[in-house]
Order: sequence, then structure tokens, then C-alpha cells
Amino acid sequence: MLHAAPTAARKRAAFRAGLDSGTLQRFPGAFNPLSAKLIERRGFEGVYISGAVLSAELGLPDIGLTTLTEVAGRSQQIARVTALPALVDADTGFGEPMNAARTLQILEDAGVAGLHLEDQVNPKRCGHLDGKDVVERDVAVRRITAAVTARRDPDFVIAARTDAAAVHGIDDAIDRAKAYADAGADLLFPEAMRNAGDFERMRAAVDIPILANMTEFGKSELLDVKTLESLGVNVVIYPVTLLRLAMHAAGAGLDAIAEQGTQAELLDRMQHRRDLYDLLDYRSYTTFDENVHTFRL
Ligand SMILES: C[C@](O)(C(=O)O)[C@H](CC(=O)O)C(=O)O
Ligand SMILES: [Mg+2]
Repeated sequence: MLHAAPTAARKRAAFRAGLDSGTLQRFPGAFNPLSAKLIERRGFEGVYISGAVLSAELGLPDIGLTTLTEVAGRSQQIARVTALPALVDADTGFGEPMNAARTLQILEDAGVAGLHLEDQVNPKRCGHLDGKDVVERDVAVRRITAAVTARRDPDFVIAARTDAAAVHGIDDAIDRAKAYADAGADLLFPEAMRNAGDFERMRAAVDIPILANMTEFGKSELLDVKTLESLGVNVVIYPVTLLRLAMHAAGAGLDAIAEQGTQAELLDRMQHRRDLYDLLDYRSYTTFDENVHTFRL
């Protein structure tokens, strides 16, 4: 209650163990701290904190408008309520390589288990839209090197994302992937892979674990867990899935209230009050409160 039981160090160790386990680590995107608790309750291995979701929550497009402070604040709110490791989207690192170093330390302090840094230019774009661009490979290597050098907890996971496949083709993405692995990245995030064939080529090119981004309505074919596992992928994120589902349901609910003048017909499509309180572990707060009163006597 009040906070997640395991420390950040233990969650990072769990993430590392998951990466070594040979089992696909499933990280759905939490659109708020409460949804992170639901992800944990349903038995997933980790929580993803998406830049696209954070932007959308603020009513903004995902074009690099959010600040490190906003990302760190949300990361801390989410990480502290779940026992699962959280992986956060640090976009381009918020500036020059020195900024990437500071970004890493601030996100370490926020209690997440890892971050990913991408090789897009500033201002970045969603990786699945046209019109994005990447910095030179060497600039991106310096971003990764800066983060690796600044890291204080060796278990904190640094993922390198390359957006090059959709800009310069898969061969350039593979070259970059190798360079980022050599620079010390722990996990590779090849963005906008078109299909299993692209993942196969990436898997053959690098020795470090690989992450698959199964975002909807983008450039990637949606591959299931078995397929990803057979391709040797180690982590899968579903970054915006829960937000899309929730917003769709909210829209349908608003339509029904507008049409019917009541929400009475919608009750079986809602999270029941009882289930919400169960997820919040309401009972333990009552017990805690009673104990506080007892000690006061
Ligand atoms: C993974 C991602 O970086 C995110 O912010 O969640 C996005 C997801 C999306 O916009 O669908 C991306 O792939 O760029
Ligand atoms: Mg993003």
C-alpha cells in the first residue's frame, strides 16, 4: 500500500532477469498509475511508459513538446505504485548528449527500471509516421555513450532505439543497431519493423536483447507473442493499446448517455466500485488508519 513494495533496485534486477530468461517480457503501456496496477494484477511482466500516451494525456501530439520534468514526474507516479519494472520512453534524451546523461539520472531517481533513447532529430515524431528524420549515427552513439557513462545503478536498463529503418532502410538500421550495442546499450529497440523478416535480420545482427513495438495503426504487422518469441524477441510493448481501448469505451459511453439520458444501461461495461477498491487495496488503508489511531492512544 501507499507505494510499491519492492525497491527500484529489485525491480531493475527483475527486468535484467527477465531479459536473460528467454521468455518474452510483455510490457503494456500504462496510461496512468491506476492502469499500471491493473497491468500488474493481470500478470504481465512490466509496464511501459509511453511518450505518445503522455503527450496525448496532455492533449498534445507526440512531437517533442513534453519536457523531461513532465516525463520524470509521470514516471515516478507510475513506478511507485507497481511492483513491476517500468520502461520509460525518453525520446531523444531532451537535447544534446549531455542532456541525455542528465535525463538518465533524473529517470533513475524517478524509480523506473530503464529508458529508451532514440536517434531521431529534435523535434521528434511518432516512429510510425512519415516525415521523421534521424541524426548521424555518430551523434546517436554519443547520446547512448553519455547515458551509459552517467548511469549509477548498473542494473538500470538502457535501450537504444533506431528509427532509421523507415528513413534509410533496414540496412542502415542494422548498422546503427550494431554501433549502439557496441556503445553499451543493453536492449535494442528497432522502430517500425515491417514484419517478421525485419525482426529476423535484426536478431541475426546483434547479440543484445531486442524489443518489439506492437503499436496499432502503424507500420508494423501485429505479431503475436508466440511469433515474437520464436523470432528471439525479448520484450514486447503495447504502448498506446490501453489508452486507445479506454478512450474508445469512454466515447461510446458518452454517446450512450447523450442518447439515452442515463448511464443505467452501461453498468455491466464499467469497472465495478468493488473492483476499483480491490485494485487500490482500499482495505489495507483502513487497517493502516486503525493502527495509527491505536498507536495514538
Ligand atoms: C512507442 C512510442 O514511441 C510511444 O511513445 O509510445 C510511439 C508509439 C505510437 O505512437 O504508436 C512510437 O512508436 O513512436
Ligand atoms: Mg515515443
